[in-house]
Amino acid sequence: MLRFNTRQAFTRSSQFVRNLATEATKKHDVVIIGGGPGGYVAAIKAAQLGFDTACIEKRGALGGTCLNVGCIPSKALLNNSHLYHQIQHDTVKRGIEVSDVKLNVANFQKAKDTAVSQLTGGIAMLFKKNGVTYYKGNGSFIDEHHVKVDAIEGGEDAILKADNIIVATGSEVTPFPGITIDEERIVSSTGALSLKEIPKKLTIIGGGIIGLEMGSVYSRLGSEVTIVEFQKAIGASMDGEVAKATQKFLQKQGFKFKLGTKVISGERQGETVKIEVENVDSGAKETLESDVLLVAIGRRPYIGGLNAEAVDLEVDKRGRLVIDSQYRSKHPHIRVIGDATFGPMLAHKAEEEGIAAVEYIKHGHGHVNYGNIPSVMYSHPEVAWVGQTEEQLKEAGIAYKVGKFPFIANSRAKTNNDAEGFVKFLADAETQRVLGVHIIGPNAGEMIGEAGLALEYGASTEDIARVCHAHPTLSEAFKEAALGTFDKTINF
Ligand SMILES: Cc1cc2nc3c(=O)[nH]c(=O)nc-3n(C[C@H](O)[C@H](O)[C@H](O)COP(=O)(O)OP(=O)(O)OC[C@H]3O[C@@H](n4cnc5c(N)ncnc54)[C@H](O)[C@@H]3O)c2cc1C
Ligand SMILES: NC(=O)c1ccc[n+]([C@@H]2O[C@H](COP(=O)([O-])OP(=O)(O)OC[C@H]3O[C@@H](n4cnc5c(N)ncnc54)[C@H](O)[C@@H]3O)[C@@H](O)[C@H]2O)c1
Repeated sequence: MLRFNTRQAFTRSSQFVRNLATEATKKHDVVIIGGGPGGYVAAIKAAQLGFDTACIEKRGALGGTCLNVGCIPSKALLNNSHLYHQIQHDTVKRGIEVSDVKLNVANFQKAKDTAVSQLTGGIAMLFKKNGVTYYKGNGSFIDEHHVKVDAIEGGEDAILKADNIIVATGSEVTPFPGITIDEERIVSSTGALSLKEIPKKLTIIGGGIIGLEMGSVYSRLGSEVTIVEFQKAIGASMDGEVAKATQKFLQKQGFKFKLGTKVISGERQGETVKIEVENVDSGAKETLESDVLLVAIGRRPYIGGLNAEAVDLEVDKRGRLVIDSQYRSKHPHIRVIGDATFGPMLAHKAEEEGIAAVEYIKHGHGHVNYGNIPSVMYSHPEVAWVGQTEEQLKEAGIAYKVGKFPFIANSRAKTNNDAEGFVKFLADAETQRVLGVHIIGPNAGEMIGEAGLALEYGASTEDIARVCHAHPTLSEAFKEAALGTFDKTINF
């Protein structure tokens, strides 16, 4: 826990008086620190609910990690690398012959940058439309009701007085002890999004979502990708069967996996990186050589520059700001949302919390169903899941039934010549209530929305199987998998 001592208190309060003498204090009902998916959505909602709202962002662009160096640029690279790979390897059998296919890395990156700037610019417009005041600078606590803005280019220093404060400062890359990231040869996800050349060999520490998505991008562009993962399975929180199937299709695409392997060191030597690894069971050591090493072992909450000590905000062992079920810190008017606090580090989770936190302020109640937060890995095929895994159900001692349907038996997937994967339902053995849905398949990320609705409304698998799904669509596989939990499937 961070503590605030009396000497610091005196220094800060005298500095505050000096600041007040030079800068007019601006009053707002709600001040939000951080303009990522959590912060910007909270700001728009607060303004829509009639609050005088301000949002402070120090990056120089709105949208946070997600829009600037996360979800959006990675998905632009994933989409366009898939297209490139498809043109090279998948069009001939469809009767489309394309010759002289070339990758222009600079323009490939430019397409990604255009997507990012259009979307971040869009948020600035939404702020204007909804009347949110945007402060460009670092926001730090002076005391429980005052926040200082230290301007960046294009902004102005300010002191803000707020009735309510929402901290949405996000997360940062978890460093690997002893490995120095230079964002050139040894990169974090941020550097991996902007490589100027396609590495011949790319080694990735961490077989989680970032490792597998960025590995997919570069594997399609010609890199030899090796994943070094400490655990014996990839995919972090995926259902075990799905993780294994994911590993298989990635292997087919050329990925190499070193599971149950720990990294001992990683060092740049000129234009190569030497990585020493050790098998966790056998202790056998090996040195890998790579053009680029990506460190992707997770992210940790970020509160640098916030001066959280000034208001004595509690931080847990994993660096997360401690809150109650209404997102309140120990000071009820200071709330925390998104990556900076508990829960999965996902943009849509941060957004939901942004809305709920503001609704708590306005109405005294809000709602996020933490049992119904979807995850999507944007590989090809995509992997998407929501609700509980088989491992979680077994651990909880809940009796369940499995219904599965492969895309190879789905007419649309076959027609599209894109039929890898399956839909898997887990349903309560007695009531057929949907407990979890796990999909590997084309557009799984879109299809998982239907599973979310089913979970939210407490649907049974029979409810789903009795809904008429259009033909020919991939969603028929979803319906059939639901049917498979309590009856025979029709098409397989
Ligand atoms: C490569 C990558 C790909 C990802 N892909 C996905 C995906 O496909 N789907 C998904 O759901 N999630 C994805 N994520 C995770 C997602 O980006 C985060 O979960 C999400 O951005 C969290 O939102 P947030 O608002 O809590 O924080 P952030 O987006 O991190 O935003 C916090 C903002 O606060 C600002 N800030 C911090 N401190 C201060 C301060 N003191 N003053 C002013 N401003 C401050 C920061 O500059 C930052 O812009 C990805 C992440 C990465 C790294
Ligand atoms: N599509 C998406 O929704 C998406 C995409 C990218 C990132 N994200 C989010 O960003 C966050 C960070 O992603 P990430 O992939 O870095 O984290 P992650 O938690 O998904 O995966 C990290 C992986 O690294 C492994 N690992 C940890 N320490 C290791 C070590 N010393 N040696 C070898 N392996 C080690 C872990 O076992 C785990 O498999 C996640 O919370 C994720 O949800 C989401």
